[in-house]
Amino acid sequence: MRLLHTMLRTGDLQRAIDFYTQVLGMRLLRQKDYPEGEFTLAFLGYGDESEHTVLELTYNWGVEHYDLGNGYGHIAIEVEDAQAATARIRAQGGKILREAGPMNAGTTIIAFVEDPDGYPIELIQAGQAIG
Ligand SMILES: C[C@@H](O)C(=O)SC[C@H](NC(=O)CC[C@H](N)C(=O)O)C(=O)NCC(=O)O
Ligand code: NI
Repeated sequence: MRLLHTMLRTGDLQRAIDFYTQVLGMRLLRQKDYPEGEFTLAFLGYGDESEHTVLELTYNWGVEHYDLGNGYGHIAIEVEDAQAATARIRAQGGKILREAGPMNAGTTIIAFVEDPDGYPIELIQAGQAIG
């Protein structure tokens, strides 16, 4: 078995696709409309689904907002330099939730940004022992 994808519901599919491709550097792998269900799925990631765990965006036609609740935590993305990544994302108009620095009660350098639907995304600096 392997982890295939994480699914997030979005209120604006193109806005979300633009964020994950233009700001976070993912590639749009495939997209499909399901007229009978009145929804569209888009899969994005850093490599083909045959070898990479990817993000599935679900757009329910006409649904613009979701209550994210208090159970969602984050999706984590590896970056070379968390400080540089947050500076670039901010320059592109992205919202930084938490500046780069050691994690709570630990040493791993992390940062948090917010996607257009309000989902927190964690940036973890590469080359560190997680701790
Ligand atoms: C392709 C595979 O990765 C899927 O996740 S399709 C699962 C399917 N999704 C939907 O129906 C999306 C629209 C739906 N209104 C939603 O917001 O989830 C599905 O079966 N979803 C769960 C379900 O029980 O319907
Ligand atoms: Ni799915």
